[in-house]
Amino acid sequence: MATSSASGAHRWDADPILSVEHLFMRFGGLIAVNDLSFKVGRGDITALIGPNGAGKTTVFNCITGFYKPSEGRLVLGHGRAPTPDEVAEVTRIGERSLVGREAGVFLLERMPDHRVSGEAKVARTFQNIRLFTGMTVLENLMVAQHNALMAASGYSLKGLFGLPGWAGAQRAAVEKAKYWLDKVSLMDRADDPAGDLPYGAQRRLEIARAMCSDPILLCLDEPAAGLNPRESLELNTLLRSIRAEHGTSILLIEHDMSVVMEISDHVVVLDYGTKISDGTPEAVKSDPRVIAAYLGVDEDAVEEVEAEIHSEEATGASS
Ligand SMILES: Nc1ncnc2c1ncn2[C@@H]1O[C@H](COP(=O)(O)OP(=O)(O)OP(=O)(O)O)[C@@H](O)[C@H]1O
Repeated sequence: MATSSASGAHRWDADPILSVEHLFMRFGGLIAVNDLSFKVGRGDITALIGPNGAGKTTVFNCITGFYKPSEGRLVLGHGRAPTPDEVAEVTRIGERSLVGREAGVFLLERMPDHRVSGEAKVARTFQNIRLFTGMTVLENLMVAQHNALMAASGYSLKGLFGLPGWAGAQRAAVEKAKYWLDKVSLMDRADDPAGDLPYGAQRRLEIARAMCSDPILLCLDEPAAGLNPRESLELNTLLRSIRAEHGTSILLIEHDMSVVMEISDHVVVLDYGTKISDGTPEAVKSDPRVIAAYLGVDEDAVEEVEAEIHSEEATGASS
């Protein structure tokens, strides 16, 4: 999928669904995220990568409301990217969000996790799978739609009496669950306990569960962890189809470079809580800072490689 607009700008700059602005997260004396800014393009697959302990999961926890950032702003835009004036207005009036007919602005750093998922429509999966293992596969997908069903019940006893609005909502929830079971090839396991599924299937079920809440931004924490090469390829296909068929923007943390390089439009690289690279997969792959961070090379070596690249570029340009 093309990631540049006609003007040549990257989509993540031209139409960000999420802007991370000067994010800091401190745990006592430890700075896990250090003045981090980046954008997630609407409709893009964006990868957040970096060595172990770089701060990736902490960033996810801030975006999804599990942590309240020490400092910084997390602006999510429904419909289109919010203008600076709109963001300033929500900030000024001290609200979490401002939703109009065409667009909505959400300041995620002000929102607890249930509002980030329910109102801002950001869903996530976890590094360590968190399914309800004793419930069936189908039940896991029904629980994910609890909010919609509660709303249809009018938060009353309508459900118990089988009144039409609630019955219709329940039918729709079952249909949606079946749709996602089919998408992740788990229809034949619908009535099995989720804990009985093989590991790769549990990962797919987690993604299906997240999609049942109709997110506009899907955050996946190491979706390919523990998958074999065939399952990794299937994951790539699934994520591409989620983006193509549902327009869902995807932000993923991933160590599996075959997944990152194959499906990402945009890659952001963290090291020690700081952004060291940000660009297309091709640009990031050849960035000496990224190579150094992954290989554990020191700053001097990075500068040497950078100097070498620049001199090669200069020679190429003059010849
Ligand atoms: N709740 C917490 N309390 C204290 N320190 C924390 C907490 N959460 C994370 N950290 C620390 O913050 C740093 C970043 O951790 P984080 O889990 O975000 O890294 P990561 O890039 O996701 O690593 P990995 O790839 O290994 O999952 C680490 O030094 C970690 O020990």
